[in-house]
Amino acid sequence: MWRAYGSGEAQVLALRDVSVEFASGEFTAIMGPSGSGKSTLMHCLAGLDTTDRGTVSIGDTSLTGLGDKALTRLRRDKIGFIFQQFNLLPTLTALENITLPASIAGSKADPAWVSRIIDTLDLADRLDHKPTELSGGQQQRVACARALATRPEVVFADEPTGNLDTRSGTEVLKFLRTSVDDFGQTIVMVTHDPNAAAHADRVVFLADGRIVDELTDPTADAVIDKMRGFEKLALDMNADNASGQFTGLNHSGAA
Ligand SMILES: Nc1ncnc2c1ncn2[C@@H]1O[C@H](COP(=O)(O)OP(=O)(O)OP(=O)(O)O)[C@@H](O)[C@H]1O
Repeated sequence: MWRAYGSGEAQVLALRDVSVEFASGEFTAIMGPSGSGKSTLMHCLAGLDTTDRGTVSIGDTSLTGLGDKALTRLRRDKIGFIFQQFNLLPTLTALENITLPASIAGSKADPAWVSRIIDTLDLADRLDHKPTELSGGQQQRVACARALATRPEVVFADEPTGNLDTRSGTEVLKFLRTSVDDFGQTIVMVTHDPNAAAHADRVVFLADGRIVDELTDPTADAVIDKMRGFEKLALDMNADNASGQFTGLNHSGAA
């Protein structure tokens, strides 16, 4: 798939010929230097943004060419989201936040399933609390429960531990791991954190809008090694671009 922002000289190619699959029941992390296209890729995969060229499918369902209404329905029925900022509704209790997507969809979340998730996340004694009465870690656990409550085909997590201390972050990552191992959930997570990526089954690395590498069964050290290589590559490319521009200026100056 391809995705560009802007046009002419200011055009940024955020995704260049990216082709990637995420296996069902697997936990994949997407990593890459800042500006490498991680958020763009996730937004295109989740139907929050559209590609310029190429197709996106979830299972047998193609997202490409769907109108806004159909995309909204598809996101509601097939996708769970976990955001860095939790994005809970402040006026609702934890339990109402968890069951909201199902009630918007006009169905009731399966009570046995919801209570199993709530128990796994150790939220049973927090269900009547509003988000402001919960710690950051508790709020993100509520957001995890909300994402899983409708049994989505895939959960997209955008920096889910970015706002949490190490301990709360680890709890969230362990839950994501459990949801893959015990519930067969499919998860795609964007992260900057090699320790977070090490909880995944697979890490896909983006640099400059392209998929440049991947690791299976990653360790944090192996992820750090790969990232160092891409950051050095990005620095070298910037240095090349800068010297190219300089030459260009000299030319126009001479003309
Ligand atoms: N709405 C937009 N308009 C113009 N350019 C954009 C827009 N969104 C992203 N870009 C550009 O596209 C490229 C990829 O951005 P993207 O946010 O996907 O990267 P990222 O890897 O998620 O970065 P970060 O780790 O800093 O969040 C960047 O060069 C960015 O400046």
